[in-house]
Amino acid sequence: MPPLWSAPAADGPVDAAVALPGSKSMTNRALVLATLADEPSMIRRPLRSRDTLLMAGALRALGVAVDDADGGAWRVTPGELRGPATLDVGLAGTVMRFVPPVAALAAGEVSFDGDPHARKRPMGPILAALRALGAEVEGDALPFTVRGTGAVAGGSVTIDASGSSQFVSGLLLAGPRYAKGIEVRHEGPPVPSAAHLAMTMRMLADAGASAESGPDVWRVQPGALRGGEVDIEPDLSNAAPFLAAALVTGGRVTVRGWPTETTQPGDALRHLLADMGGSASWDGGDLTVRGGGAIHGIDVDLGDVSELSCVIAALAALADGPSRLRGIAHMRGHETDRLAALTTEINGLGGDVRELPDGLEIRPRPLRGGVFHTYDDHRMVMAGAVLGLAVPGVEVENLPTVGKTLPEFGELWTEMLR
Ligand SMILES: O=C(O)C1=C[C@@H](OP(=O)(O)O)[C@@H](O)[C@H](O)C1
Ligand SMILES: C=C(OP(=O)(O)O)C(=O)O
Repeated sequence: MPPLWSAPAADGPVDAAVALPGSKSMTNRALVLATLADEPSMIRRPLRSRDTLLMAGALRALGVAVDDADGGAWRVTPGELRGPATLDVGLAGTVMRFVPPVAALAAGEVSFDGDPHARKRPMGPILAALRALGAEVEGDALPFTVRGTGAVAGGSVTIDASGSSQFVSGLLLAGPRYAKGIEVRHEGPPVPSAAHLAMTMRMLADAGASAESGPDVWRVQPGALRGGEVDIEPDLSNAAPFLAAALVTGGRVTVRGWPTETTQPGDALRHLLADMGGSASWDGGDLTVRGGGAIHGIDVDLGDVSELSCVIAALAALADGPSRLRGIAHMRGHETDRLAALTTEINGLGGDVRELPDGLEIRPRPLRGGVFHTYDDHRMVMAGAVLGLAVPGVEVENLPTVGKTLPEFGELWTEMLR
């Protein structure tokens, strides 16, 4: 295990500008769509992190060329999809949920496995859906095997996607290549992550697919996908800890290249951080958040933007009043059980966090230093770093695990505080 990382305490208001690498969710969707396209693609400014390298590796193993191009771009040249292949999904939800529907289109056997905790992440609904759509799949969780015949009938399928929106996104992304296309209907408690579902629909449409949705139903017609140029936006969920630093220190942080219009959940930071006492201004290119001196508690449903919850929970623990973070029961199936992890680790520093059936209740208390365990979860590292700004002596476990989506986090954080 790497040594503990002493999260730096801020010695005054931060005043910094940060340029963040590309979005994990956009990069991995772009790689999948490029794999299924009729012509080569150039993916500009992709994220290169553990999750996206695992995605590129899995697609290469199925017969696709993903090559480095000028300026850090990825050139994707689709090829005949084929097994046999043995794929490592790591702990990446996007790889474990987006690749099996592609593997079902390959001729040959494709086996999937990942990190120990990946075996605990929910997979049942998407694997059952693939079976219902005509694919042969053995197993209901990692490790599992998809035995492709080179084609999938497709059609209509009903699933409970309350455990992860990625069940829906994974099926939709491969849908254009299924003989009958795909219709996914959801039945059950609400599907989380509306923002990521919108991203799936938008990127499918941008690639030339005919895709439409209604309440709890999504449809993609069969048809060709085009390749070409795809620009990846900066990862706005990874902006969360940096912008949060403005609130914690009463300072000012700018994130470069904030998109005009985006489907990324991180865009919600503008109003979330304003509701917590900051102010956000966008100059048409960069987003700046200023801290107002105090952090306010918040009562909010984060179900549509749950990637932000770990950092929002850290801020809430430093606020001037209590918070309730709701609508995030599905985070128990993320990289770790995040509701349990946040409760244990913030309380371990002297905090008062209580798990609710669908979220967290956080009552701020004076915190003290100590070890902040991170459970192989990049967003727990980010939460620990935010707490450490205000609480001297926070020792964050396993900093490199942040490389799941932001390998340069440590350097960017140090740079921000310089
Ligand atoms: O489709 C995506 O790119 C993602 C969807 C969300 O998954 P859940 O709906 O499982 O939360 C999100 O939390 C994850 O980080 C990325
Ligand atoms: C839940 C997350 O990741 P994954 O794509 O592995 O589900 C996340 O990044 O917060």
